[in-house]
Amino acid sequence: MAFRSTAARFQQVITTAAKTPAKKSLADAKKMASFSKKNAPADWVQRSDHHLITIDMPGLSHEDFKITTDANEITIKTKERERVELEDDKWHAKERYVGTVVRKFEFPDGAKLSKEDVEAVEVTLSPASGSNQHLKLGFLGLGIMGTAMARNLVKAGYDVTVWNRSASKCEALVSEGARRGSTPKNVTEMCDVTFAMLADPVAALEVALGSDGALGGLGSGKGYVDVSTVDAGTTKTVCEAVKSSGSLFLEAPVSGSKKPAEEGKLIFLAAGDKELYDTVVPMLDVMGKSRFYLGAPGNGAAMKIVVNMIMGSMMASFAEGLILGDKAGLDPQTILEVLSQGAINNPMFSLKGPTMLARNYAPAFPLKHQQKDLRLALDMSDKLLQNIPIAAAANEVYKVAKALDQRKNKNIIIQM
Ligand SMILES: NC(=O)C1=CN([C@@H]2O[C@H](COP(=O)(O)OP(=O)(O)OC[C@H]3O[C@@H](n4cnc5c(N)ncnc54)[C@H](OP(=O)(O)O)[C@@H]3O)[C@@H](O)[C@H]2O)C=CC1
Ligand SMILES: O=CC(=O)O
Repeated sequence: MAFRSTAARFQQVITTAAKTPAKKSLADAKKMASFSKKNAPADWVQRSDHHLITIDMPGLSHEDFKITTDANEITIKTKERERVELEDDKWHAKERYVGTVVRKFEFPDGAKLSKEDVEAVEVTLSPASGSNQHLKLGFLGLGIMGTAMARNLVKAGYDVTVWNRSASKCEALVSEGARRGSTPKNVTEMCDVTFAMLADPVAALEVALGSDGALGGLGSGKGYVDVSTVDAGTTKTVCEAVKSSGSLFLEAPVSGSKKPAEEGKLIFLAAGDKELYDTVVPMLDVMGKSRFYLGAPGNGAAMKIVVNMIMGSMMASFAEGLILGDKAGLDPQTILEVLSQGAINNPMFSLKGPTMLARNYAPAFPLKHQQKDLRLALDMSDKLLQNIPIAAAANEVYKVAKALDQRKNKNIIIQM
């Protein structure tokens, strides 16, 4: 643990080497070092239980970096970028750097790192240009999803202020570097862009428009991004109010559950102000693996509801099949195996199947939210005069399961 105890005294020694871009050879090691330093500036801070190194590298993701540590130093090396050059191409500019960048940081005073220290070193990449790292971010709603998403923003080096109705849920994030806001209004007052990840339409409306709500702190030059799963009507109501304050509005519900949220692999279904979408793309990319811009407000909600309607029906059918198979004396494990090899194999069955068989009901996607999404789908289908009989039947199953859950009856086969 010698390294931890020398926190205040450590000196950063940078020795760098950069492979030159085609046809532009850098003369000597000094120039190479300054190239790497200039193009991949880094901050390194030692916190109570981990080291955080934040590096600016435009256009690169974690997969583009190789990070190695030994007892004395950490080395961060990029892969070469690829420039595709076809035979008939006529090039007018070749400014992008395509070689590798290497940054080495020597640990202080020759301190030896223990295995735990090495594992605690964390490297965050923050593309310098276009990361909008200067923006102060707010995050309202620290449930299963919000906590994981806000954490990824903090880890990526953003200045994040969090708020949650049950204040105790802020503590972990505050200890990891987030600021705490006292009310949604207080958060939007302090922040340039505020994200909201709330349970349902009632919560989304209350937090945005209620007393001490987000609206009170919004104004020209700010943005409000609602990533909760709500109906198009709720989105449009929040959108109108936000825009009347002079702020920009984006809805961006997500597909993907607790694990994708933790791993920064969500899928964003965004719609609303394109300017705000462009501003928050780097943050969406920190929290997600892909994103869709769907145009007018309401389209994100509609897309999310369609996706979750299908998911709800699939899960109900999956559970029904397992119960029927069990009654018929089939081995449930074998049912999962047969499913996994056929045309209806999918990540959700593979992930949920084993936990269902183990009667492990710890929620990643709470049942009440899946039922809410089916309810929203039925409401949408009413408005559009479209029959959705399968989803309607599935909704009845979830209603029963939800009632059982509320009575603390754990014998519920449907769980997400
Ligand atoms: N979990 C999942 O797999 C996914 C969920 N979603 C959607 O994301 C949203 C959040 O989901 P998740 O994080 O799982 O849900 P949780 O139930 O874990 O969290 C809900 C959040 O909403 C807050 N909240 C609820 N009611 C109110 C209210 N009236 N006023 C203020 N805050 C309120 C809760 O605060 P408090 O802590 O005080 O209760 C909590 O922060 C939902 O719309 C859900 O459908 C989307 C994709 C995946
Ligand atoms: O909304 C839930 C999900 O898994 O996506």
